[in-house]
Amino acid sequence: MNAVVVDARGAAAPWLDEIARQGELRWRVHKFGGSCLEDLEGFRRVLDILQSEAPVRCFVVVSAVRGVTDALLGLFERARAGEPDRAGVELLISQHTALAHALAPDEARTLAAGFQRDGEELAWLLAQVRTAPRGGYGLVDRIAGIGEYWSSRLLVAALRQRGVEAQDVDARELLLVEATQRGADAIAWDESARLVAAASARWPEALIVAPGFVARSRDGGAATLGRNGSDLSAAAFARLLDAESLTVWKDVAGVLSADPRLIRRARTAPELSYAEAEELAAAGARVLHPDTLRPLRRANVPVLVRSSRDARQPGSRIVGVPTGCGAARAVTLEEDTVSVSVRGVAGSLVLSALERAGVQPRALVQCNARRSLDLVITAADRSRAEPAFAGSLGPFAQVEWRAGLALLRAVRAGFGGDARRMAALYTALADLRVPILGSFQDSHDHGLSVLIAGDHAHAALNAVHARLCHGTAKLAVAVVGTGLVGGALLRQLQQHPACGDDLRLVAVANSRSVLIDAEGITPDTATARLNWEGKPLGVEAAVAALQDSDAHVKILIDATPAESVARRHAEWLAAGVHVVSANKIAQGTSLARWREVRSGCRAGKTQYGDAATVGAGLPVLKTLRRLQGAGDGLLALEGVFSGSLSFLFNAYDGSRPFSELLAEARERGYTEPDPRADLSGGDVARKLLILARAAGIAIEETDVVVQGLVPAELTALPAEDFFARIDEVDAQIARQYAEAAAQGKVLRYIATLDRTGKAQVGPQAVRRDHPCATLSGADNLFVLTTARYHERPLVISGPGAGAEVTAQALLADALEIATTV
Ligand SMILES: Nc1ncnc2c1ncn2[C@@H]1O[C@H](COP(=O)(O)OP(=O)(O)O)[C@@H](O)[C@H]1O
Ligand SMILES: N[C@@H](CC(=O)OP(=O)(O)O)C(=O)O
Repeated sequence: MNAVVVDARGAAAPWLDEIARQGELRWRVHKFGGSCLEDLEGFRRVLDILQSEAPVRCFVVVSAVRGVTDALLGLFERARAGEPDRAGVELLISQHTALAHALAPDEARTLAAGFQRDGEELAWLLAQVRTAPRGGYGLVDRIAGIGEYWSSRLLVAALRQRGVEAQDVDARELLLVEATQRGADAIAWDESARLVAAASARWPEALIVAPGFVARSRDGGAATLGRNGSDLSAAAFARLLDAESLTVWKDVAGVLSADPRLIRRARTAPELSYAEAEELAAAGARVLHPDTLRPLRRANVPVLVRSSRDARQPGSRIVGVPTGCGAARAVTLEEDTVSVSVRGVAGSLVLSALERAGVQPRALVQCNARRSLDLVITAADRSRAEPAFAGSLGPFAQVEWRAGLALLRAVRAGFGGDARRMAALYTALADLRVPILGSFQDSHDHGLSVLIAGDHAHAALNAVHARLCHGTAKLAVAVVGTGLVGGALLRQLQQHPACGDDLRLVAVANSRSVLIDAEGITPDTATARLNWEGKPLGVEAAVAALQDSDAHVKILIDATPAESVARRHAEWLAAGVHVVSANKIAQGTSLARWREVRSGCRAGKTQYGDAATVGAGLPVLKTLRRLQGAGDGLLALEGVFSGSLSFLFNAYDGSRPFSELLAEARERGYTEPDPRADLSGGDVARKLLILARAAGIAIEETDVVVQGLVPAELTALPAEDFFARIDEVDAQIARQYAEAAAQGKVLRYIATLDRTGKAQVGPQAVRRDHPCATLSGADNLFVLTTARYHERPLVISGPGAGAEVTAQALLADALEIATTV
């Protein structure tokens, strides 16, 4: 089959036909940079990758071993300064010779002899530097490119050692450049294409290895493609070979959402457009040479950026039109920049002065009508820009400099036209109180830069990255209720390692307002933001935010005691939102409601996390269900199910009024917001109902005999009126306590259930050695007698109240749901 080949520029391209004729298989070009070839292990990883690529037609471009180009340029500089460094040359020779012995013992001697010969030539070249015209600038390319030749020879020998047919080619015989031009514009495409086609035809079966970075200038002299130019070499070869793909192998998992040296949790962008990747490279993200993509873009050669350290990862794919979620692809930071504002002269005058001085603005905004231009340049360029302005702007120009700045850029196509994303960027900075000193949209709208003070730069990058660069979260969470338990939950969420990445808080609500942020709310800031940004939308808005989220699992966490929230649980469950609840109303009131929750779960294929409703997360419900599941039936259940009542009766000895202890229990977060829910026995009754139903004993609310501690005439009073008459409670407890003490007993608030459904809760006088009498603090006790735990019951005991333990039960339930669905 002969492919129809169209030149990227639309013109007839006979050299592409020639390549197509060479067979059906298209070339795959791979580039390994110094970051992959850092040492012996690095070479071995590269060899493994290439071996697994065979038999696909493979053209490999390599850089110098890490640090070698820097070392060569250092030798050049020292030679220019009249300090020849023979030892430096020897060091490079021995470094490469050692690699040759380890990688290709059969060819090591030949390789070593070659390095020695080149080393002599290098020493000779260095000796020419001082006397060469223009300080030896013609020589620098010959010197700087030596590392690439050496690593390509090493790689070919090592491949052959492993039995792979490999052939090195000299890139200076293939890649021609125009000395007057730079980057991709310098490449003489047609001439280079003919040379490449001939070379690839010559070794149809071999894996070809070429040194990157080096080229030949049209006038015959040695040339290089600029620092980190091997990426460009590889792009040029991929274009010239009409390759199927170019894979650029790095020491990172792909194009990351930020420089990993600054953001530890940077994540791989699965897909980017050519333009976005170009914008990133131009903004200083070192991952790709800025000119790499231009030759490939119009030819539509996909570029893969992958890690040689973990070749199982797919890495990043750079294509024409990426798909994927709405996060920004990446954020970059250019530090050590200065801003300059020029007023009163035409912008074109300023820009041509800069061009003459060889200074490229990093960002600019021009207003022709006001004859003003604001731009950002690197601090290093200021020393050239300042005299250039002085010499050419005339007496009316007002030039204002500001130093010590940083340019923070968010990259994504259409960013500047997306108010929601821009607002997210500005809010992240506002939350940190970082003033924005300037804002610059790139002319093709692939990014937005903001200028900030340099000392805020890293914190700002972190915050903006956290807000803008997350992909699809696995788990979206809405927290309803920001009281004691909700507040503790937010703190625990903040500390959880998945927070912000796999776990995203998309809504927070309390009884007054709702805060929604699809990009994710930082839990630390949630309550403050809820207070000043929240809207009185009702809890439905939080559910809608969950439903709108692209997360795989959506969970609403109810940390309220509210009937109005519990009423909706079943409906949300049926609509596909999992519910995790500390709220006992949905399962602990009428049986009909409990059944609705069950059918909601079935209809929506969702789960209901209720560990926090009984024993503040002690593994009681879970144990009951496990026993049930294994065919063990509950015969009887007894215990202290209320943390607050446990605390009150454990502490009460008649010396202090009961109400004083009640105030302390409230302060410790043990009681329900209205303590009558505890004192009335209603809360314990709900727990008993939840437990009974979980054990398959379908009893109604009315089946539980409840004896409360609140005199009947106080139950319906408003809270303040109740507290005003609290001494009536004190008197009643003192009386009951005295009666028990007279029999040598103590008072405890105890719940009991038997298998026939007989259920009661209330104060009981028990002997001092009764298990319920030996509890301390706010501990709960659950004594389960079952068919199999018959002789001796199963006992579960531990703290049964408190915001921290209740919150952790909520979080643990949510995480468990996220891992099981
Ligand atoms: N957004 C980013 N994504 C990935 N890597 C980045 C990014 N920004 C900076 N880098 C840095 O770029 C390095 C890879 O580039 P470089 O060392 O020049 O590779 P090579 O030598 O293979 O050409 C990574 O180690 C990483 O530290
Ligand atoms: N070795 C050259 C060319 C290059 O591209 O290297 P790397 O692929 O390691 O960035 C340099 O250091 O500039």
